[in-house]
Amino acid sequence: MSESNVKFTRNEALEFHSRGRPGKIEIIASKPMATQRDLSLAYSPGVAVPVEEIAADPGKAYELTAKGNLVAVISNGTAILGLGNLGALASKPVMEGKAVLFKRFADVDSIDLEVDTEDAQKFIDAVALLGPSFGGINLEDIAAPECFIIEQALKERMNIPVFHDDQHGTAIITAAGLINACHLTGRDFKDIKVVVNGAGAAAIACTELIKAMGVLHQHVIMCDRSGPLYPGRDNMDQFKSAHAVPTDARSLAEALVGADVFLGLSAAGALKPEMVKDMAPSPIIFAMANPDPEITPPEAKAARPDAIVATGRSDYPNQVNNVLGFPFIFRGALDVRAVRINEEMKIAAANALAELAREAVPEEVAAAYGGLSHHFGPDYIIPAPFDPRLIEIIPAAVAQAAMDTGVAQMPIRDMRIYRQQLKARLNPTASVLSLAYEGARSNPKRVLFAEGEEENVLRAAIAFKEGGYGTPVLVGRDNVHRLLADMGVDDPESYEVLNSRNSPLVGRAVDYLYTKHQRNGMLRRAAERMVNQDRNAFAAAMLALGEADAMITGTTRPFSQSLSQVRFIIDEPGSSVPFGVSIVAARSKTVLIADTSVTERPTAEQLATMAIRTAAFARRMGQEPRVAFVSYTTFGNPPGRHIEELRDAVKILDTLQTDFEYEGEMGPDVALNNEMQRRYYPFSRLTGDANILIMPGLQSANISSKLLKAIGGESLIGPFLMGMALPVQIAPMTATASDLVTLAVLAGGGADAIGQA
Ligand SMILES: NC(=O)C1=CN([C@@H]2O[C@H](COP(=O)(O)OP(=O)(O)OC[C@H]3O[C@@H](n4cnc5c(N)ncnc54)[C@H](OP(=O)(O)O)[C@@H]3O)[C@@H](O)[C@H]2O)C=CC1
Ligand SMILES: CC(=O)C(=O)O
Ligand SMILES: [Mg+2]
Repeated sequence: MSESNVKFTRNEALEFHSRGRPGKIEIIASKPMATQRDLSLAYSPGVAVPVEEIAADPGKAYELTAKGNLVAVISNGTAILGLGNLGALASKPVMEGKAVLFKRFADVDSIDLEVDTEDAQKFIDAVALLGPSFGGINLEDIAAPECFIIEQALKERMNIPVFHDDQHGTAIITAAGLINACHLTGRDFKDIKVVVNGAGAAAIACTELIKAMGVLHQHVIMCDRSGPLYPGRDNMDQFKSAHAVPTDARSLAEALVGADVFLGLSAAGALKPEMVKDMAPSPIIFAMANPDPEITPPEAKAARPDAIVATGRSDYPNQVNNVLGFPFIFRGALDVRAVRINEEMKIAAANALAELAREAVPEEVAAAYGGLSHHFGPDYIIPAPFDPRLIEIIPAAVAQAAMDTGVAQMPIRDMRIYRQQLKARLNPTASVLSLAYEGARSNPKRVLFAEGEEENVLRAAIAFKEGGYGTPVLVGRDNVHRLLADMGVDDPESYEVLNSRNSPLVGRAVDYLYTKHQRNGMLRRAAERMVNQDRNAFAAAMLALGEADAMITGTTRPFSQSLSQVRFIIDEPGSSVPFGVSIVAARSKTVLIADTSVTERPTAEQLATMAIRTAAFARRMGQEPRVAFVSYTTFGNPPGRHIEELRDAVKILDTLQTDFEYEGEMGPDVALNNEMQRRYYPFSRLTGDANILIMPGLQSANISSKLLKAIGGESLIGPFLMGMALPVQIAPMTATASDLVTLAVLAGGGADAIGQA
């Protein structure tokens, strides 16, 4: 891997893929399978009914099976990224990766299929016969020229969209980036001189699309390993010859003299700085080979500071990568049941992407990517993959183009409603975490890991540092560097360790603590002992003294104990009482629950404050907050105790100018079901299902969130603390290293990104 701001070792990549269930994909049932009746319906005899229906009317497969939302990612491994022909089996990690990106970005269900043949005809037959299973076919990493033959044959034989991602996905994103790079440099497609390096699947498709969009055939010189393609050259197949143009250039270097644009779809390191120097003013350089580009942005910029540079990677500005395309293009195509993905749909996607980059970036995305530019300009010519607007904009543009060109079998009636439905498909939890992680990377902070001798904590600190999320400061004894070395860290000394026995900062920590508590009966000796012996105290004092930006602890003692130790050090008179928020991400909805960790029985004022802060957080996550104060009673029925605080909290909010909906008290069944509210409680002010549940007490909040995780299998994030006097997160004692990294991210730079600080 080349030098960039996301670092990981080979071992980490292997560990990521092997931990838990090997690989990146699993299949879960979308229907209950609990009772005999469920089985009778799902399988024999009930399953016979849909079988007969589909036999009589094949279109019913879209209503009665997963077909309509299922895309196969299919490869034979002949061009795995830029790694070459490594075979079908070796391509599986990439194909699993594409399948999960389909799900993550566009809620398309996807399965990888690796077909073990380089014989185009066998491959075609194998895939064509699988047509009934899927709503679409995404061909991936199949080398040219076979990929052209395979795609064409499958398009003819299958009645579902067949899309070779490396060709058309790449072409769409490249075209979008090029539109914007030309816009910025005052160029017109019809005038630009382009050199394309690579003459394979991606290169030929990109060239064809930009020519269809106005770039002149004679202005494009395409090169393969043997240099420029020109009429009469040896060693050209029909696909290459179609792009041969008369030229005197006999090398990539010669072709690039005076060129406006370099499109690299070839191999790592193919473009040399001296070649870039000969390009036209403000050259446009898209070095898109993966995983390592034809030239790195620092090298390109060093040679030509006036260049606009893009790569296929996420760790440099301007990621021109088909991940921005295939999930959203298939989403749109599947939603209108398009019979194919045509040129108009591709051009609509390219234009929509280009336009999106020119619009103001939403606050949450800008904050998350704070270190990278997010104003339309040379370092931001294309949206970032985590931009939550993509799911709304790109599929809608694709679906509209499909309808306009008559390939949509099931047109969308109301585009406005469709766009809302698209937005709701994104898992807000995944979004908020990606934003927090991106935010930490672009705004890395110094985070104290108070329990720096624990293996789990060290693993988390290593991942935190290697991930570029900030600088871990480990609180521990002299053995910390040795422990790091034992864990295989090459440069343990590069980790900062604070030892409360010999750190020069101890004196300041003692002064701080003694000054703070001397009038509350604390002796200097007691302050010294506390700083020396209690890591939470020492770390929290370091935080209070500004030696770090944030702190994480919690794995070695009970939550309440860690919390009171930290608060003893950092709270000031009048500091608010913090509270814990847990995010429960279910398949159909995501709900925030508070207070899951601090106050056993919050007052009405505390409940109202929790509602306000959690609502602001939800909004930052992209959700319109709807708060329900939850109880075992709904509007007084049945009558009982402990509802006064909830009612008073509602009254407090009534007196404030809040900008979110709230209501209570009500049971969770009513809170999460607006239909029921409208039917039985028409006076309720919530206009949709609640997504924030403020609970009457710690016990109900904590128990219900854990129950959901343990029995319901929902994913539970947190609890994380809001409202601490300084940025501190306290992990549960059961936290894994990866939980700790998330909490460290949420304590540090990630907190700003998601408005949780
Ligand atoms: N950023 C993105 O979204 C995407 C990037 N890519 C990248 O594009 C590259 C090509 O992929 P793909 O088209 O699928 O693969 P193919 O196997 O179909 O094509 C590879 C092409 O690259 C050419 N090539 C390889 N090395 C060099 C070199 N040093 N100089 C000039 N040409 C060279 C080959 O030349 P020859 O014909 O002479 O063998 C061939 O024409 C890969 O690095 C891949 O990662 C691909 C898809 C998407
Ligand atoms: C991104 C991609 O599909 C490739 O490099 O092959
Ligand atoms: Mg690919």
